[in-house]
Amino acid sequence: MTLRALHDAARRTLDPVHYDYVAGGAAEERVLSANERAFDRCLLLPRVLCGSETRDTTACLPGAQRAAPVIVAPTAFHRLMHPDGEGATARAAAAEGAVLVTGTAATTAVDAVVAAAREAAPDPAVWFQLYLHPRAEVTETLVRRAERAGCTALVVTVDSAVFGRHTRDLRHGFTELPPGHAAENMRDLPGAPPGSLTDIPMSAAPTWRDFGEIPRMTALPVLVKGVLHPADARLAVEHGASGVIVSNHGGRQCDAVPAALDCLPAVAEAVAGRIPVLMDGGVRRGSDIAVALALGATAVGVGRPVMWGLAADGEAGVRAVLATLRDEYDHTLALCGGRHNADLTRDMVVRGGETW
Ligand SMILES: Cc1cc2nc3c(=O)[nH]c(=O)nc-3n(C[C@H](O)[C@H](O)[C@H](O)COP(=O)(O)O)c2cc1C
Ligand SMILES: CC(C)CC(=O)C(=O)O
Repeated sequence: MTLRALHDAARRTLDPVHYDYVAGGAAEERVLSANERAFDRCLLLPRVLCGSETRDTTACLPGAQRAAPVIVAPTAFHRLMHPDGEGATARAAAAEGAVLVTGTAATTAVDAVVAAAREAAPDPAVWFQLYLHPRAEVTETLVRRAERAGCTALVVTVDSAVFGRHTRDLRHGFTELPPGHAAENMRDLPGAPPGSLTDIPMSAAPTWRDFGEIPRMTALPVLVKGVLHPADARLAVEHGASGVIVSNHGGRQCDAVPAALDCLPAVAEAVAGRIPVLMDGGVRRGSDIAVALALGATAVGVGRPVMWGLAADGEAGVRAVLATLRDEYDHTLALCGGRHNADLTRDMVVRGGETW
């Protein structure tokens, strides 16, 4: 099934309130649509007579040496999509060799997520996403939990000092998870009730100093997610980040920022190869992956497409999404005369209408 067919199937299957929770963005959803439009505007200028019969599309990422170039971005509450929840996503990602970023707002505890991934592959890469908690000792408890579970990296999301205003959720009055669902990693921690949608506790005034504590407290690599400004990318390197994820949270936080793709080149330039740069937001086809890699990303994340695959067909649906994207990307790389991801370079991306 194509990604579009999986999306349509998910829309038919899901409670419309849950569909809108995933599909929606903040405010007027300007950024939500800008993320996809930014890819639509980008075209590839292939090189010819330089390809190879076989290609290596693996990416070297923190805690995942030979990973698929597409990773599963952290998204909350997978059990809203399918009763198998994060377990199904984890098995699918591991089977496809893709990093899964599970997170604080998962409806399955992190140790069970890693155990599920290990059912599908001997050495899966599961990263754990967290927010800086108002109480540093709670942040540390989550870090230790992820370490014990066997996660291979941490992702600290820094674009959420306040919770985004999701127009569709506000319209539906969707504030509580259905009975039986909870943010399992928060269950025995102080703070919000784990069944509340918007009350995953996050520090309202986190600083780079607070971020810098995390790489100091753990041997795991720590990536920072939600960077758009190149100056912040430099600060991330200075404060011990092992990777930067260029992201506007899928258009769910500030509705006046640029498309994530449009922020990527300046961030990649600022980081200058010192640590990997990833991006997410609006990736919907293999050629989008090629564009992002050409503009400086080591890998891309996908959020909503994975949720649609999960809703449409559980583990098999997520596998279909990841396999389709990887196969389309490999095909595009071949058509662009590339053998490795690094063969895609910035001069090979042009904006529609600007080449003649
Ligand atoms: C339903 C949903 C839940 C999300 N939950 C989280 C989260 O808990 N933590 C986080 O850092 N990002 C979260 N995100 C943002 C994603 O990690 C990612 O940045 C975004 O979905 C990428 O855009 P895409 O959906 O266009 O691929 C969420 C996104 C969606 C759609
Ligand atoms: C529970 C939230 C923290 C999940 C989130 O980041 C989102 O819905 O965008």
